[in-house]
Amino acid sequence: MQNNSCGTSRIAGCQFTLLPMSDKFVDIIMGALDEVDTSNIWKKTDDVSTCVRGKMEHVFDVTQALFLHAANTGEHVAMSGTFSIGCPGDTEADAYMDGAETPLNEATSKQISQQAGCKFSLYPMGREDYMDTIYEQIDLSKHRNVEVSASHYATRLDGDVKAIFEALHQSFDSVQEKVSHVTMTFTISANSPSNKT
Ligand SMILES: Cc1ncc(C[n+]2csc(CCO)c2C)c(N)n1
Repeated sequence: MQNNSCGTSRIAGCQFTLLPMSDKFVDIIMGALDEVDTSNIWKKTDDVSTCVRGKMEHVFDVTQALFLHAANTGEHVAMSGTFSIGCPGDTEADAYMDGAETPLNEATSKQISQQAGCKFSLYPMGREDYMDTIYEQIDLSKHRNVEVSASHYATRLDGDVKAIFEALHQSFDSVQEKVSHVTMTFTISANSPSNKT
């Protein structure tokens, strides 16, 4: 079996798209990508999405900060993406696996208070007992300062953006401790003019 470990931590990543429902979408996307400190992760942006790769805590810190910056414009903004860890072959960004654990955007993100709704789905790969792992995480997310509700093919989390990302991070982290290859999809939306139903 291939060894996907780099030192003590494994490379994680997230491929995501920011979707500002605004004619200022270019400024909102590029402004967020400019303002957020991405110096401790590998990053590539194209016409469809942005991919960040590196230590798990930095991947979550940067993804959360980008959404917060975009939503802080007051516009209706959504973000959709996939987190992944243990993907066979994902060993390229070794340079980004060294260095400090402290997330670089924590202080700035702390200053932004923003409510949002999110739907997420966990995919523990290659495991017959995958449903047990998923149900365990749904139960745990009920203790994480977010409102949790069932949704088809996903679990819905409502609350402060930082509490939502913390719940996503904790779910993903505890599954990857037991399962080598894990992916997690999510869509988060803030400032929507629609009512939650
Ligand atoms: C996070 C993120 N990265 C890339 C895109 C793709 N994209 C769509 S419009 C635009 C700005 C002008 O080119 C870019 C980069 C996205 N939506 N969100």
